[in-house]
Amino acid sequence: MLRMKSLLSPSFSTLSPHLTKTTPFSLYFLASKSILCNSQILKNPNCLHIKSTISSMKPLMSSNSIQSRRVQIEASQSSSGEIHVIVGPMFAGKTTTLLRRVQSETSNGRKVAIIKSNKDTRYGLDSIVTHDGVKLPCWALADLSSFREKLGSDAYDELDVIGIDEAQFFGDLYEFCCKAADHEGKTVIVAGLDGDYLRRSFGSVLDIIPLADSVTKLTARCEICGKRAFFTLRKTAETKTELIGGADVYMPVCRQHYVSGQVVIEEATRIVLESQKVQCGEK
Ligand SMILES: Nc1ncnc2c1ncn2[C@@H]1O[C@H](COP(=O)(O)OP(=O)(O)O)[C@@H](O)[C@H]1O
Ligand SMILES: Cc1cn([C@H]2C[C@H](O)[C@@H](COP(=O)(O)O)O2)c(=O)[nH]c1=O
Ligand SMILES: [Zn+2]
Repeated sequence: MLRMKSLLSPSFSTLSPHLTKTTPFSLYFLASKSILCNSQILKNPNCLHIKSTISSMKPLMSSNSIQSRRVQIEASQSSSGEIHVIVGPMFAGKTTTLLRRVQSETSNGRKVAIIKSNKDTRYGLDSIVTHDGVKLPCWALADLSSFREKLGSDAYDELDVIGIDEAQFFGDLYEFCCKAADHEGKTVIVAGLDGDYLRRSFGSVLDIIPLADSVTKLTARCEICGKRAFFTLRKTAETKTELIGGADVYMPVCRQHYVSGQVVIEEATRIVLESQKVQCGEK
C-alpha cells in the first residue's frame, strides 16, 4: 500500500489498515481529512492516494455534500466548548471562585447562567451564596437535564457559559457536561466537593476530570492549627453522606487534624451510643 504522510502531522506513516477498505467510516474519514486539509492535499503529492480515493467517491459523496460536510465540520470546530472544574473542602472558596469566573465572563459580554442543586437550602433557593455572604441569582434544580426546558430552548441556545455549584449533588453531571461542551459549544464551570466527610469520592465530580480543560483544587484554613486544610471534618455523629449544613456541622482541617479529629468523633459517637444502650437497658 502506498505509504502516505498524515495530513495532520509530518511523520504519520500509514492510515489504519481498515481504512484501505471502503467503509462508511473510511469514506467519512477520508472526506473529512480532505475537507479539513484541502490545501494540504492539493499541495502534498504524497496524498495522491487520498485524492484519487476522494475522486472515486464522487458517486457516493457529491461535491455539494462534501461542501456541506465542510460547513458542519468547521462549525463544530469553531463552537467547541470547555469544562473547568473547581474542587476542594468546604470553606475553600469554590463558590467564590465560581462567582468570580462567571462575573469575568459576563464582563466580557458572554451570556451566563448559574445552576445549583435545590438540595442546598442553606441560603435560600434562588441564589448561590458564598460563606462570606456574596450572592448571585441562580436556578435551583433537582437535575441538570431539565435546565434547557426550564430556561427555554432559544434562551439556552444563546447561552455561552453555564456555572454549576454544589456539583456533587447532580447525578447527571457527566452527561450534561459532556453534551454541553462537546456538542453545544458551552463553557461549563463546575464547583463542587471532590470528597465527602469520609474523604470518599462525592457524587460524579471526579468522573468529569477526564472531560476537563482545567482542574483547580482549592484549600481552606485548618480550624485547629491554621495550616492549609484539604479535608472536611463532620462534627456530628450523623453518618449519611448527604447532610446539608455549614460551620455548625462541618469544619475544614489539615491532614493531621482530620485523622485525629475523625478518631475523636468516632470515639465520641461510640460513647454516645453506649450510653444510649445503658439508658435503654435501665428503662
Ligand atoms: N476555616 C476557613 N478557611 C477558609 N475560609 C473560611 C474558613 N471559615 C470561613 N471561611 C470563609 O469562607 C469563604 C469561602 O466561602 P465559599 O466560597 O462559599 O467556600 P466553598 O464554596 O468552598 O465552601 C472564605 O472567603 C472565608 O472568608
Ligand atoms: C463534606 C460534606 C458536605 N455536605 C454538604 C454540606 C454543604 O451543604 C455542601 C457543601 O457546601 P460548600 O459549598 O462546599 O460549603 O455539601 C454533605 O452533604 N456531605 C458531606 O460529606
Ligand atoms: Zn490542622
